[in-house]
Amino acid sequence: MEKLELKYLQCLAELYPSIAKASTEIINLQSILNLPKATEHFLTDIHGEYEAFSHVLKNGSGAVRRKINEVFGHTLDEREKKSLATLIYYPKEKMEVVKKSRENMEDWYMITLYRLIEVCKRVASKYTRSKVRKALPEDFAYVIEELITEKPDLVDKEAYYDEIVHTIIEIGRAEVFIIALSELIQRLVVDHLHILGDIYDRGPGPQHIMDKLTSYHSLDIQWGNHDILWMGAAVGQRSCIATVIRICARYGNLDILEDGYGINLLPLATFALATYKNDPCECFKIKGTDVYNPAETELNMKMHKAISIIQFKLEGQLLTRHKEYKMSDRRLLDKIDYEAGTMELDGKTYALIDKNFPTIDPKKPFELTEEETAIMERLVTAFTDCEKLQQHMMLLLNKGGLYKTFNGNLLYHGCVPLNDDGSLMTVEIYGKKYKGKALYDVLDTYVRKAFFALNPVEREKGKDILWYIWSGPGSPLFGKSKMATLERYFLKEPETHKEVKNAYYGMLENDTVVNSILQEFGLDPEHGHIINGHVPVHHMSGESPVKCSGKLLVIDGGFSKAYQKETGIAGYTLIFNSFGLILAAHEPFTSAENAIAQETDIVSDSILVKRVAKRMVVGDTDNGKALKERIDELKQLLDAYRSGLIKEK
Ligand SMILES: O=P(O)(O)OC[C@H]1O[C@](O)(COP(=O)(O)O)[C@@H](O)[C@@H]1O
Ligand SMILES: [Mn+2]
Repeated sequence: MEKLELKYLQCLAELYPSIAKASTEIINLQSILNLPKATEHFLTDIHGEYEAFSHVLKNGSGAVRRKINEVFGHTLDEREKKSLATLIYYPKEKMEVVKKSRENMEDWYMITLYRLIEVCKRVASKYTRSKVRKALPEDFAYVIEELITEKPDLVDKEAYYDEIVHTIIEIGRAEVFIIALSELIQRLVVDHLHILGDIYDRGPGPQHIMDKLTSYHSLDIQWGNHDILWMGAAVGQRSCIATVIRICARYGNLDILEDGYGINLLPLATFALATYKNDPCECFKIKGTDVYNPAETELNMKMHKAISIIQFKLEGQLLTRHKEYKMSDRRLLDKIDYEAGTMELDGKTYALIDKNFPTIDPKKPFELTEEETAIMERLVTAFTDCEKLQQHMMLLLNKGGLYKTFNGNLLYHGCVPLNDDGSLMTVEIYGKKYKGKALYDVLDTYVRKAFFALNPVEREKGKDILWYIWSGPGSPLFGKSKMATLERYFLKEPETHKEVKNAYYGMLENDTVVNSILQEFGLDPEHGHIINGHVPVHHMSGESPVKCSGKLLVIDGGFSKAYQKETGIAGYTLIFNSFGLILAAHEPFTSAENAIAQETDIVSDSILVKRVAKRMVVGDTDNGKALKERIDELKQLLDAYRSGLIKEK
C-alpha cells in the first residue's frame, strides 16, 4: 500500500475506529444508494420578483400538487386538493380565511392534520430517517417523527395517532402544528435548488430573494450578467455602481438601494435637481411610474439622466484603460457633435433626441466634473461598506459560479460563445486566449480575485473584468455584440438599438454543436442536458423552451413583469425528479393575496421533457458516485483492520 493511501486510511480510521463502525457506515451508505433520486428545482431570471419567486418555491413548480395527487388520487375532489395545496403554500393566511367561514374548527383541524400527515409521509419517504430528522422543526420534531413513521407492530395504530392529534388540538397547538407541517412539506418536496442567474435588476425585491436564499437548505447559483453587475458594484467598480443605480432608476426601484441596502442617494439627488433643473429629461422616463407621485417622478428622471451620463463617462474611461477588451466602439461620448446635437455611428450621422449635456466638456467628454467625482467617491464607500450587500455577495460567491455541472447536466446563464461555424470562439483575457470551458474557468477566477486578491493589480483586473462579463461581446453571460444603452436613450432609429446575439443562439437546435458543448464540459451527450437562462422564450409566438429534441432547455420565460408582454407567460421552471425532467409553464403571478383568495396556482402547464426508462436512484447521481467511492474506501479500511495494518480503537 502506498504511503499516502495508508495515511488516508488512518485519517478515515479516526472517523470509523472499529470494524463494527466501518461496517455500519457501509451498510447505511449502501441503503442510501437505493433510495429514489431527490428532486432538483431549477429557476432563472427572477429579476427581483420576490413574490412570484416565493410562490414558486412554495409550490415547487407543481411538485406539491403532484404529491397531493399521488396521495389522494380520486379520494379528494379537485376543489379539495386545490384548497389543501393553498394551505400548504400559505398556511397562516389560509387558516385566517377558513376561520372566517367556519363555525366548527375542531373538525377542520382534525381532517386537515390527517391530510397533511399523509402528504408529509409521502414527501419524507424519499429520504433517510436522519435527513428527515434534520429537517424537522425543533418544537415538533419528536411528534412529527412519530406520526410519519410507520409502526408495523403497533396493535391499534389509529387509536395511537388519534390520541396524538386530539391532544394537539386540545392544547391549542393545532394551528402552529399545521404551519410546521406545511413548511416541512415545502422543505422536503424539493431537495436542491438551482438558480440560473439574474436575481437582480428590473423588479423591486432582489434583496428579499437573497435573504430567502441565505436560509435555503441546499442550493447553487449560476451568476447572471445582472448579478455580476451587482458584484462589480459591491467591490466598488465605478462603472458597475453607476449602471446598478441607472437600472434601479429606470425601473423605479431606487428604494432597493435606499431602503433595502441603506445606500444614501441624497448627494446624487441634490446634484441631479440642480444640474437638470430646467431639463424635462424626457428620454429618461421611468418604467412602471405608478409607484411615484409627479414630484417624485420628476426627481427620479433627473437622477436617471445624471447617473446615465456618469455611466457613459466612466465606461469611456474604462475602455481607454483596457484596449484589450476590444470595445472601443462603445466609447460613445466622443462620437457626439455637441454643437450640432448629432452622433456618428458606423459611418452614419444621427440626430440626438436630447441635446442637453451640461456636465460634458466636448474636449474631454469622458471626464467627470468635480461634483460627479465627489458623488462617485461617496457611492463607492456606500457600496463597499454596506454590510448587507456584502453578505449577499458572499452568498453569491460561496454558492455560486459561472457554470455548474450537476447530475450529468450543464447549467449556465447565458451561452458558450461560438463562431459562426459553431466552433468555440476564442476570447482574449489579459493577454491570453481562452475558449469554451477554459474561458468560463478563467473568468470565474478573476471574479473571485476582485473580492479576495491581495495583489492590487490582480484585484483591479478582477474588478474591471466584472464589468466586461456584464456587457462584453466575448462574455458567456452576455452573449451579444453590444449593449446599446446609450443609443436607446438618445437615438430614435431602431437599427441603432439592435444587439446582435452570439452565433450560439442560432444553433440551439444543432445536435453536433450541443453535443460538443456538453463534451467540452466533460459530460456525456447521450444523457446530459444544457439548462440555460437569460433569453426570454416567446411563448406567445409559439416558441418552445425545449430545443434540440430536449437536450437543451431555455427556461427563461420572464418572471420579470417588464418582459411578460413579450413572453406572454411568467416563465418556465424545471423539475428533475426520479422519473425525469418536467418543465412547468407559469401564468403571471398577481399577488400572494390573490393566490390565497382564488386558490390559484400559477403552474399552467407541465410538460414531461424526458422520462427515464428506469426510476433513478441516488446511486445514479453525482452524490451517488461520491457515496460509492466512500464505500470503496471503507471497504479498504475494513481490509486494513482485518489484515492488522491498522489497529481498532
Ligand atoms: O430592459 P432594458 O432596461 O431596456 O434593458 C435592456 C438591456 O438588458 C439586456 O437585455 C441585458 O439584460 P438581460 O440579461 O436580462 O437580457 C441587454 O441586452 C439590454 O441592453
Ligand atoms: Mn441575463
